Parts: sequence; C-alpha cells; structure tokens
Amino acid sequence: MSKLKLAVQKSGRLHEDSMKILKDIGLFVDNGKDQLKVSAANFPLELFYLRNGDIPQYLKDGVVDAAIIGENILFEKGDNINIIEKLGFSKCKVSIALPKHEQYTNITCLQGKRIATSYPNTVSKFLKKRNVSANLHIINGSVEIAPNIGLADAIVDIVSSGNTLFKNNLKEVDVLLESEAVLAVSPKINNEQKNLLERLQFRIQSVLKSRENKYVLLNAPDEKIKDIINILPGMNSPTIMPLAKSGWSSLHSVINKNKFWEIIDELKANGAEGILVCPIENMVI
Ligand SMILES: Nc1ncnc2c1ncn2[C@@H]1O[C@H](COP(=O)(O)OP(=O)(O)OP(=O)(O)O)[C@@H](O)[C@H]1O
Ligand SMILES: O=P(O)(O)OC[C@H]1O[C@H](OP(=O)(O)OP(=O)(O)O)[C@H](O)[C@@H]1O
Ligand SMILES: [Mg+2]
Repeated sequence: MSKLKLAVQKSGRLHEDSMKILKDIGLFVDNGKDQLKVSAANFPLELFYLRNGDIPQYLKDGVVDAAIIGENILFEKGDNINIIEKLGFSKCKVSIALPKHEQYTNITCLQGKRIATSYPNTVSKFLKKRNVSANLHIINGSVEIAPNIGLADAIVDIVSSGNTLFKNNLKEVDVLLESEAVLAVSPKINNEQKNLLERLQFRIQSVLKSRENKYVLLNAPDEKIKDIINILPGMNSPTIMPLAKSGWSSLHSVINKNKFWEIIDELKANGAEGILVCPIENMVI
C-alpha cells in the first residue's frame, strides 16, 4: 500500500507544534536524529523534514502530497496550492514597518523608497495593486536591522509580539497579511493519497475541536437543573444522572474554552457544586 507523504518544518518556529499535533492524533514516528524521512509506525504515512521555504516547491512538484506550513510562505511562493485546514498555531502578520519617527499616512509614502524584505512577491503584489513602485532589497533574515544600517527606508517582515520591531526602533504601519500554520495539499495528489489525507485531516479536526473545549462535571440540586441546562448547552444536551444523595443530580457537559470562566461563574451563581473541569483528548463528531 502506498503512503501519504507529509512535509513538516525540519527545525524552526513551526517544528514543535507540527510534531505536537501529529502526536496528539496518535501518530507514532520514530524521530531518529538527522533522518530527513521517517515512516509512521501506525499509519501509512512518510514524514519529510524540510525547510519551510522549500516546501511550496515540493508541493507543486508533487514530491510531497501535503504539508504543515506557514500561510505566509504559501502566499509568497505557493500559487495553486490549496489550504484544507487552518491549524491555529504560529499566528503572525506580514507587515510594513518604518523607523519610529518617520511619518506614514498611507502606502503612497513608500513611493520610490527602499524596502528590505524576505517576501518580495508578497510586497510586489501589494504595491502593484496600489500603483506604488519601490526598490526591493531581498534579505533572508534579520530584516529589522536594515533601516538602522542605512540599507532601507522601510521593511516588510513577520510581526508577532512586536518585540523585534520595538527593540530595533521600528513601528508597524500597515499589515499585508495575517498568517497561521495550515495543512496544505499538493495539486498533484492522487486519489489513494487523497483518501489517506482525508483520514488524517479528520483526526486533526477532532484534536483541534478538543483543544477548544473542556469537559465539565458538576452536582446540583434537582430544582436548579433547568437553570443550569440553560447555561450548559453541551454538544447535544447535558447528561444528567441522579446522585446517591436524594434531590441532587450530576450534570456532564462540554463547554467552550474561551467562555470557560464566565460559564463557571454562572454555574456557581445558579447552585452548582463540586465542579470538575477536565481536558478532552479527542472529539469525534
Ligand atoms: N515570531 C513569530 N511568531 C509566530 N510565527 C512565526 C514567527 N516567525 C515566523 N513564524 C511563522 O513560522 C514560519 C517559520 O518560521 P522560521 O523562522 O522558523 O523559518 P524560516 O526561516 O521562514 O524557514 P526555513 O525552515 O526555511 O528556515 C514562518 O513562515 C511563519 O509562518
Ligand atoms: O514580533 P516578534 O514576536 O518579535 O517576532 C517577529 C520576529 O520573528 C521572526 O524572526 P525569527 O526569530 O524567526 O528569526 P529569523 O529572522 O532568523 O527567522 C521574524 O522574522 C521577526 O524577526
Ligand atoms: Mg524566522
């Protein structure tokens, strides 16, 4: 049986979380040091450890069937490559930044200016759409240093916390795009591999769902159950079981992580006691 060929970043910002999601779906790969291609023990899958920047070409050529990659790299180099799942990690922006004291009202301020970037296609597309022409200096890393050494008037680079800009006396003035890690698929994938990818994607979706939710168990007096059900929507409706203590029940439900503390406060205010909150490993729905 042929295998699904999946690329992940060999090392760098995406590596750890990519491996974590694969581990969370139960994939077992023996991570032999310096092995750039490994097979999973419990799924027909070969994992390729590659440079993030090289992955779009491997996808285009069909050397790999799918990849976990930063959306920003696909925008830069990955025309014709479809994204099938956003993975929710490595969130960042690709932004324009200028020296702190420079004026910026809109993109026309960059007309005729020198812009240093590792994302020349992204910048060119952005400027062309707005009829602005500028001189691009392509550099591969430490882009934020360019204005300070007189190499450029502005930069376009990744911004996440904004720390690197701040430390280099720069300010973010415009956002070209927002990015996160995604599951992307080769235009050359065949049907057998597509099937495997769908199975893998289904498992990933169940892990992503479970990360968004928590399992809650609580006890409540029977007369409060109606009010509590209104607070706890659950996947369908909450499970209710009688306790040994008469007049009391135990309720089980799933709640969204983002609304977690608000819901807990409401539950307490409505008579819930002995509230237990547990992580969910997988949500298959
Ligand atoms: N500071 C950051 N915060 C969040 N995500 C980031 C940050 N920097 C980069 N990323 C995301 O992680 C991806 C990989 O970045 P990283 O710096 O590890 O590799 P790279 O230098 O682009 O690639 P290569 O693997 O080719 O060396 C980027 O394409 C982007 O999507
Ligand atoms: O807004 P921040 O949280 O400071 O993150 C932004 C920085 O992170 C990335 O660099 P990285 O550390 O990956 O180094 P690199 O330029 O060598 O890739 C990016 O190129 C920025 O420099
Ligand atoms: Mg980087």
